This record gives sequence, C-alpha cells and structure tokens, in this order.
Amino acid sequence: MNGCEYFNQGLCRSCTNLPVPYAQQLIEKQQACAAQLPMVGSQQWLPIMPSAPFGFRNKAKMVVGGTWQNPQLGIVDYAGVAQDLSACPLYPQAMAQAFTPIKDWITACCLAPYQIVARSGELKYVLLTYSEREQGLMVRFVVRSKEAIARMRQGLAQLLSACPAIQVVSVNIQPVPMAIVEGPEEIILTAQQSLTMWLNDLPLHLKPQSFFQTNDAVAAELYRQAQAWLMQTQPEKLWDLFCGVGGFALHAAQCVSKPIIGIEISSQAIASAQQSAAELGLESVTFRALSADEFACAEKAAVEMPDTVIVNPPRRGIGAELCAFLENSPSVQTLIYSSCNPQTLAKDLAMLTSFRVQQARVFDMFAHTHHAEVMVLLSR
Ligand SMILES: C[S@@+](CC[C@H](N)C(=O)[O-])C[C@H]1O[C@@H](n2cnc3c(N)ncnc32)[C@H](O)[C@@H]1O
Repeated sequence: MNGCEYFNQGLCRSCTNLPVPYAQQLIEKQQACAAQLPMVGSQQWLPIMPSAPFGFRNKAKMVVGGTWQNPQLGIVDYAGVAQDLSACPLYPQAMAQAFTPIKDWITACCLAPYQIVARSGELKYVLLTYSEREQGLMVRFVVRSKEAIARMRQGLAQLLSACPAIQVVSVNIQPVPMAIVEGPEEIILTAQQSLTMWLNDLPLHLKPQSFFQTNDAVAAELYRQAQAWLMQTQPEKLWDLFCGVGGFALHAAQCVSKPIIGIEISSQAIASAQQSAAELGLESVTFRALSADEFACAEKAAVEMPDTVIVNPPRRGIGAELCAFLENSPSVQTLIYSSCNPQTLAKDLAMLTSFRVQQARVFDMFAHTHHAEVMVLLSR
C-alpha cells in the first residue's frame, strides 16, 4: 500500500516512484542529481529539501473526459477513455472539495468534453490553483472556442455559491487540436483578477497565465535558501532573470537593500511582481517585461552591470547565448541558478567555465516523480 488507490489499481501511473518508500526516493533523487551534475563536488551538496508526501500540490491540471452529463476530471487515454482522478492524494483537501461543484457546473452549463479523435466538444482542461493562506482557488476552463462563454458567464454566480473558495474564474481559448494545454487568449469572468499566493509571508499575485512553483512548502525553502546565499555574498547590484511573479527578487529585497532588477517575458507576471513590490514598499526593486536574452545584451551596452545574477529558466535552460553573456561579463561574480531540469542545468554549467560551484541543493518539488529542482550557487 502506498496511499494511492489509483496507482494500486493501475489506473494512473503519473507518480512513477510511488512504490519506493519516500525516504528512499530522496536518497535516489539526490544520487541521480549528483550523477547528472559532476561539477558539484560531494562536499558541496546541502541536504535535500523534502516535500510533504501528500497534499502538497498547489495546482491541478485535469483533462476533461466523459460526457457533459457525467464529466470526469483526470486523464484521458488515446482511445478517449477517461479516468477520474478527483481523489488524487497529491491535492490539498480544499482543492479536492471543489471538484464535485465544478463537475455539477459543467453539467449545468452543458459543457461537452472535447473528444480528441472526433474533434468535437468544447471543454478540454480544468486548471486549478490553491492558495492555502487565502483558502482560495483560481479555476481556469480551457475550451476550444467561445461558443459556451455566454452560458458560463450566466452560470458564474451558481458556481461561486456552490464553492465559495473559488475567487477567480477564467476561460482560456485553445482552438488548436494539439497537445498544447492552453492558448494565448484568456477571458477572466470574475471581478477578482488574481489569486494571492503567500510564501514566507510575502504576497505573490498570481494571474491565470503566470507561472508559479508547484509546491508551496518546498518553494518557500527554495527562496529562503537563495536569501541565505545572498546574505553571505552581499550583492551590490542584482538581476533576477526569468523572474515570473517576482519570487526570488522580492525575497532578495528582504535581505539586500541594493538595486534589484527582475526580468520576465510575461507582462502579466511583471504587473503582479510590481504590485507586490508596491504593497511591500520595496523601492529598490524594479521589474521589466522583456526577454532575458534581449535585456542582458541591451543592458551590457547601456548601463551598470550587476555583480550577482539569479536565473530560474524554463526546462530548456538559459542556453548558449546567455551563458556566453555571463561568461563575458566580468562584473558578474556570483550566479545563483535554479533549475527544474538537471540535464539542461548540467549543459549550461559546462558552458560557464569561469564559474565554480560553491554549494548546491536538491528541492523535492515534484515528490514521487523523477523530476527535481536543483539550485546552485556559483562564483567566478
Ligand atoms: C521556471 S519559471 C520561474 C519563475 C520565477 N523565477 C519563480 O520563481 O516563480 C520560468 C519563467 O521564465 C519565463 N520566461 C520564459 N522565457 C523567457 C525569456 N526568454 N525571457 C524571460 N523570461 C522568460 C516564463 O514566463 C516563466 O515565468
């Protein structure tokens, strides 16, 4: 027995490591990361940050299957057969409690689940995010077209009264019959436009399309670790590249009173980060919506360079251009690289030949899977 009936009955295999006792999973994950990152010496690894074994995911990505009269939220196989995963133990109870009212509402609005093979139906995914401190939910419905939006607007009050934890409801339009989860257009139905996530007592305002770390407790420790390293190195000027809604930059501003610039490609995420900075009265932090590569190359010609850079890129890593930029920017003495993909981290570190690893730590953001978040402190 491992705490998940779906796994035990062979109905879901997403948590591939579930049969391995959690303490052993941590040992194996640490070993796998160390093997992928030979540039980190054995003495440089700090103890792995564990996750709670269950109830830790602050977001759920549910494929919608079944029929509008009897919708299923979970996974759908290639033959179109749906497996409901509403009782997945990775979700906090408050999130799990929302699934029934959401299903009832799908029925009330006659939202037909999208059929991949027939290319019929409307509703593709339900995406949920839970804020523990607010005890609030953001619910996004990914649909094929705008056909059902009027019905959804009309029924909104019914959904909010059936599940008062829901604070933000939006509809994402994804017309393309491909595996991409969401499309560029998002229509927010509620007056409230963002959900406030709290980490280490900092408010981070999450809008529907912005990125947020999956596991609150582990993310909070990730940001505290970055703070601890910054306290040691005492930066004079800091950049946070790929800053999202500002997690690293806002935490850095708690312990560094020098100028901090956060850069992120999503203007929505930047608006959220600016809102947090204003609420916290942080005048030393500025945020700009730009591609990190473009910003770095333009700034090099234009203004003062930083001595410290934090990077937290998507799975592809920072890539050759940004590595070359950091290599060729002698003012950059300290680099903190947080990665959700040890493979691309290893590739990037191999290009950063002027930097040496000082410390590294694995964060078990994605328990029961082979995925790992690794953060590394480097100095020139
Ligand atoms: C792994 S997330 C990290 C977000 C943030 N650091 C955090 O802790 O939540 C990566 C972020 O990079 C952003 N991004 C993707 N490509 C980018 C680019 N070329 N330049 C700047 N930001 C980019 C994404 O929108 C996303 O918010």
